[in-house]
Amino acid sequence: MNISESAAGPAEPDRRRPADDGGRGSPSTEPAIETRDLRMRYGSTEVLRGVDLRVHQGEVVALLGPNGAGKTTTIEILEGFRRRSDGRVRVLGVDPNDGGEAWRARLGVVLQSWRDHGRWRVRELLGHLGRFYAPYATARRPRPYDTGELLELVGLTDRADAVIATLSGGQRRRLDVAVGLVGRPDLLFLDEPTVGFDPQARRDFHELVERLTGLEGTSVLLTTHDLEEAERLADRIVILAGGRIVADGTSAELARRFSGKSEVRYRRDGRRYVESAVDATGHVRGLFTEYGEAIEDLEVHRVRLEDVYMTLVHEFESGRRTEAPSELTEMAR
Ligand SMILES: Nc1ncnc2c1ncn2[C@@H]1O[C@H](COP(=O)(O)OP(=O)(O)OP(=O)(O)O)[C@@H](O)[C@H]1O
Repeated sequence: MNISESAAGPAEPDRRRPADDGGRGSPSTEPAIETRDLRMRYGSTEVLRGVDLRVHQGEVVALLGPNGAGKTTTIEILEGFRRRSDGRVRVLGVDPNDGGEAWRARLGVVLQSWRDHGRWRVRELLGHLGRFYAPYATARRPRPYDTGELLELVGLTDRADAVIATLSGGQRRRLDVAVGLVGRPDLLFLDEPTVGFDPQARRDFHELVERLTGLEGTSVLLTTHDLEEAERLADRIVILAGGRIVADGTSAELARRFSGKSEVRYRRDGRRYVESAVDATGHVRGLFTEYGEAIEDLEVHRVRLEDVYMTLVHEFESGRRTEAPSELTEMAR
């Protein structure tokens, strides 16, 4: 079946949601995704070298990493599209190698590109794909989504009767997202969901993801190269490099754990100063105590996710680092 499906979720720091089903059923502590020592070899090349990943129910996790790090491979293994070489994997409580239709019906997938069914009309395609999910409806999760509601949700109501081949790139991507959502998934995989979106479409998509996770309690694993998107959408960020997870936490946690320092810039007596400080507030207080009004143009910069990411990835790619810094890999529990 060539279905692409999607969704996503909110993003404030440290907002680890309780392990429940979004308040519409019996609470459960089972993670949506759990891997232990996941390994994948293509021939003699080991792409994944012991990945331990956990995604809680209702959580949005962004999987970051340089090109070729194994993000798509990981997602394909979790979706059951690819068999792993080794390790333990549970997705919605099931080993993806054994997942049947009922299990698959609970997953939504939005792939990187999806170009089939060009002659179909938008509404027709969603209605057609939705029928697959009907037998798997529950009281808590009516399946499939009502087509009109879904079109509204992704902003395609105006194009409902358009032939798919005539959609713009951004509209096409919205359709990808709708296809990913049509079965009202418990768990949504989004592989670079906003590539090709203009800024408005990107903002709409982020709001959609936040609504979905807020209203439906959908768990989301997304890959992206857009660090701002990861910060905006994800409860937690996981960085894959060198075949392992090298960092795991909220963007604020990663920045704090990685560096723990802020940069304090100011001007005094016509000269510019740049100083780094663990306790930026105390440092600034000290400056004012000592120099008072002579301090001008004061700026405090915290280390950003981008700084952590670029430094880590560069270290792995240049071979200067082969092991993850332990302070960045505490798994969120
Ligand atoms: N079917 C395959 N056979 C052999 N090697 C493969 C296969 N699929 C992927 N690879 C290799 O495995 C590595 C990881 O690829 P993967 O697509 O999972 O990375 P990625 O992190 O998703 O990259 P990108 O950010 O570019 O999408 C790459 O070196 C890739 O060339």
